[in-house]
Amino acid sequence: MTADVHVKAVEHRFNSFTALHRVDLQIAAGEFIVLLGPSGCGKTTLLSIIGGFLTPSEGQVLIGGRDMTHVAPKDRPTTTMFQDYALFPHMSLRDNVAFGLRMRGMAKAARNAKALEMLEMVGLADKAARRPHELSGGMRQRVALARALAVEPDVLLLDEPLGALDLKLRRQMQEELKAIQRRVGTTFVHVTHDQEEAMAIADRIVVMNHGRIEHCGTPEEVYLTPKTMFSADFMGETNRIPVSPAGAGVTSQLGLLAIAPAEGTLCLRPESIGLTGAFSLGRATLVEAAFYGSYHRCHFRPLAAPEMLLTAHLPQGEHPRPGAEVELFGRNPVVLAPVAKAAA
Ligand SMILES: Nc1ncnc2c1ncn2[C@@H]1O[C@H](COP(=O)(O)OP(=O)(O)OP(=O)(O)O)[C@@H](O)[C@H]1O
Repeated sequence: MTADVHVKAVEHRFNSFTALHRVDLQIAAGEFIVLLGPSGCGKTTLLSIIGGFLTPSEGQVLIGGRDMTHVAPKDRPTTTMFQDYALFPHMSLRDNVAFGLRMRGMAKAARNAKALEMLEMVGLADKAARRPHELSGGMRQRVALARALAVEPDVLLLDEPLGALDLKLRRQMQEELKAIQRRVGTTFVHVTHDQEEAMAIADRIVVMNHGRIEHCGTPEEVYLTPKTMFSADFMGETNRIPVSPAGAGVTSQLGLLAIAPAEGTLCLRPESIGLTGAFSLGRATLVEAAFYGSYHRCHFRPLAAPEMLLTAHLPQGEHPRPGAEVELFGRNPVVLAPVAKAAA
């Protein structure tokens, strides 16, 4: 079961504070969408409006083409999975998963069979008789997912579902979550403030800031061609090189006029700077290098712009000695206009 979601010009105010400013978002049926942004940017507010826990001050929410703006959560084809899982401690895993089906009046044999099928999907069928407290955090998360999917929602809304897990388990669960979403084909709308998580699981990422969508695109688009400085910075580290129209200052010093002919900021990720690449950044001195396992994090001072430090991630074994002078190269450049405008 799956459906598309259309958020149309949704504005939401809490008293005099505007948490969402005319947000427009179209989510395709079966898509895995991640709402990403810092604390307070409006992710949970948007998710709550899609789930029906909040009614927007203005605008509409369509699910499967039907206007759901004023429809109660229980009457929407959506299920919400919260971070704390909200499992019933006194019930077995099977009864936890079957709970929503019982509420919908499904006969016992049928709902138990469905619960077992769902537990099978998340790899916990052999633990169906256990209670939640006998499980690890990751297992409880899987039970909550099984319970949410048992009622076959068209759209599953997930609010920081992996937030309570340690990093290693979190990475593992991200892969599982994505695999399960592919298998069931349900539309997933997932909230997180972790950009790595967003890139690992999303078909498209919606980057939010102060109640607005800054950029909506595939992980590659949002990471490699951010539309705003906020997106560029939020998705990872960026070297910012100021660009001036007359070619004065740093731009011409580094010989970047062909790359960045307009005024603004040239953004280069640390892994887009190296000893080879698409264009030269001129000669530079390695100031320091630190070992990060799979790469060396190096700070270079360009000879032509000594006030600047460029950060590069060089593969193991490729970094020069501190103090050495090398020619640096760049690739995947992004030039952002001086005043970055919010874009949908
Ligand atoms: N019930 C409320 N009354 C007043 N202001 C609220 C209410 N709920 C949320 N807000 C405000 O609206 C803004 C958006 O909140 P929201 O919870 O959607 O952010 P978020 O991006 O999900 O943040 P977090 O990652 O911290 O959960 C915040 O500034 C928050 O303080």
